[in-house]
Amino acid sequence: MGILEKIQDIEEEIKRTQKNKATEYHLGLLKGKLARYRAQLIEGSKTKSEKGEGFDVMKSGDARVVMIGFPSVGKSTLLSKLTSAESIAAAYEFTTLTCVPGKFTYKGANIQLLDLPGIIEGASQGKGRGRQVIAVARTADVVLMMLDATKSAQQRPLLEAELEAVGIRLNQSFPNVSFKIKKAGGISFNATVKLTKIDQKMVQNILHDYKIFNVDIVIREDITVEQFIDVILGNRRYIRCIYCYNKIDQISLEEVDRLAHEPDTVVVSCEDDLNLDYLVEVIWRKLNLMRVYTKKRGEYPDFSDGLIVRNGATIEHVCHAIHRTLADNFRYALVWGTSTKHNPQRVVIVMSRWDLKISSFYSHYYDYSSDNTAEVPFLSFNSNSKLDLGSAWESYCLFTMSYQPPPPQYGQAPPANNAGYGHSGYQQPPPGTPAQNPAGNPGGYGQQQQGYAQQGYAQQGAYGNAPTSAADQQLLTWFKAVDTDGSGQLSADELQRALINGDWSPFNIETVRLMVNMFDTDNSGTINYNEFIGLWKYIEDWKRCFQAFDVDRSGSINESEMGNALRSFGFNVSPRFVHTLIQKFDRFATMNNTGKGDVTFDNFVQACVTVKTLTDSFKQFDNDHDGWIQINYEQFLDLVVRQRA
Ligand SMILES: Nc1nc2c(ncn2[C@@H]2O[C@H](COP(=O)(O)OP(=O)(O)OP(=O)(O)O)[C@@H](O)[C@H]2O)c(=O)[nH]1
Ligand SMILES: [Mg+2]
Repeated sequence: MGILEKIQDIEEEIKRTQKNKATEYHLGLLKGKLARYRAQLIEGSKTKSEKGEGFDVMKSGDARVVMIGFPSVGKSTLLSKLTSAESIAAAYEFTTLTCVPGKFTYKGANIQLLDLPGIIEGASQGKGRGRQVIAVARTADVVLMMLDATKSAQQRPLLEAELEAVGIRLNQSFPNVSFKIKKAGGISFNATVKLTKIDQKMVQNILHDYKIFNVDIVIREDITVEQFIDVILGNRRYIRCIYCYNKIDQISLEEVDRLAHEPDTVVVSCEDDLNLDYLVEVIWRKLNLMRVYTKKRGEYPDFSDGLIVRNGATIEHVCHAIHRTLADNFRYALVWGTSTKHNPQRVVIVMSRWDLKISSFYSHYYDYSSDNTAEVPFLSFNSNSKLDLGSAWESYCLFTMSYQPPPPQYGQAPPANNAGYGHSGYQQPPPGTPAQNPAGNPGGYGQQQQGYAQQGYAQQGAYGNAPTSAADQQLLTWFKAVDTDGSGQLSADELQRALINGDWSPFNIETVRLMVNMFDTDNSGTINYNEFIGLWKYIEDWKRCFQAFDVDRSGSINESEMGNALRSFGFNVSPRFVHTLIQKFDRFATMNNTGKGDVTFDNFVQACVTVKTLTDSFKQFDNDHDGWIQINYEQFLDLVVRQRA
């Protein structure tokens, strides 16, 4: 007896057998046998070279979508509409006899669309060219099930059954069951949930039939017999499916409305070009792809050129998407904005030390020979970590305070000494606030900073105007990227997610709030675009300032650099105070005593702003400028409490 007959026999027996408590074990066994024969049938087709000409189409692009449907539903018509490929469409059945590939691009992803011959009932058992068609369907990332809206509703369950029969599971996920075959020890069975559809005895029966005697099983989901058999066979394909009803130009509006409300369903008319844009969008969503942007240290990512990877891809996949040798030499990646609690998950990876490889791949060259900072940073991922990205496919990184060679004007060390407090010293504060610096009041902290300090942060002209220059345009793009909820206002949290220190740690939230408070001129608690222009300039100024004082280019400010900075701002403070200040603002020192005695960019800003505002308060009492004041208890409290952001 051939396999086909065996299958038929079992199917008939299942149909004949009444479903009740007494027969359920027998039915379970029959289903197990059926699955095994069907598996043999599919595997057999490979050896018997039944593939047929024209079915071996190279996988190309970022993802593959396969159209499956009965004859004359409009598959070839759709292929011609969405891609530049030509597949003959005609009013008779079985127009298409081979596999015709087409390609379209959407959101930067190249998507391959395959047109196949129509399949008929019994395709899974080899009728028509069914088996070859279905073999191609197994390679799909998404199955586009084409249905004729004018035909009976039976088409869909029939097609589903054909695909089911060859181990394709549509819109399902792998059952939550762990199944480990071992050499000895018998069957160990555990279930973490109440099982209502199978029990231990049934599982054992089926396992014996499959001649599996030693296995560890943990079931974490209330599965059916069929799902359990899927686990044993392990060769099921779990593919997402879109049900696409074509020819809606031929049916009533009510009918269109009803179909359109079914899950995973899109209604279209290829002939009248109805709803095809939406179909493409749904395909993109179902493919669950995402774009990842790479960036070089100290540079902004290029948002026009992303890598397309699957959601859930690992860093290794990303490496492969860049260059096949990259993964071998790979050390770590820096990933922006994953695992943050709020946030649509947004990602940028930075290959840090291995940029060299990426750069040469992109035929740029950057000399990293002097860069020794390849320690494992804050956000590091080993090659197995999942990029758990939720549903987002765009990403950003607004600002990194990473090390770039300082601009030439900062090449020389800051002034060794300066007039101390009480003399001319404190008229030269660090970058000022908008209130203090409305119209170019010179607020610089030494000769080096003249340029920007004189401009202030008010930028009256730019406020409210549409961005004109390329730089303004870029700023607006960033603003929108950071404004994750699209409110037109940045909250401190949103801003924090876009700001990264030189050691790749996120900005501390206090510094971010401090800046938001400074620039929130309308007291809304958030930053609108006009306020953002000022804030951005302020950050850039601090960045330049930071780089000027980071003489050893370590990406952080150590004690002696901090002393130099404060002195050149005109704060004549002792090394002892600088030591205390560094201790207070070195986040590692306070966290778990692992501080190296230096501060990152955000903490540097916070430390300097704190010293400056305290000095300003002190000045109000120090009328004779001798560096001494006399204040009472409450004045002291008042002075300190006012510092809080
Ligand atoms: N009314 C209407 N007819 C359509 C539509 N789309 C396709 N057709 C017609 O349906 C017929 C079959 O179209 P094909 O694209 O050849 O169908 P197919 O699914 O590729 O058919 P096979 O290759 O035989 O499997 C053609 O006569 C098309 O003009 C539509 O949206 N509305
Ligand atoms: Mg066709």
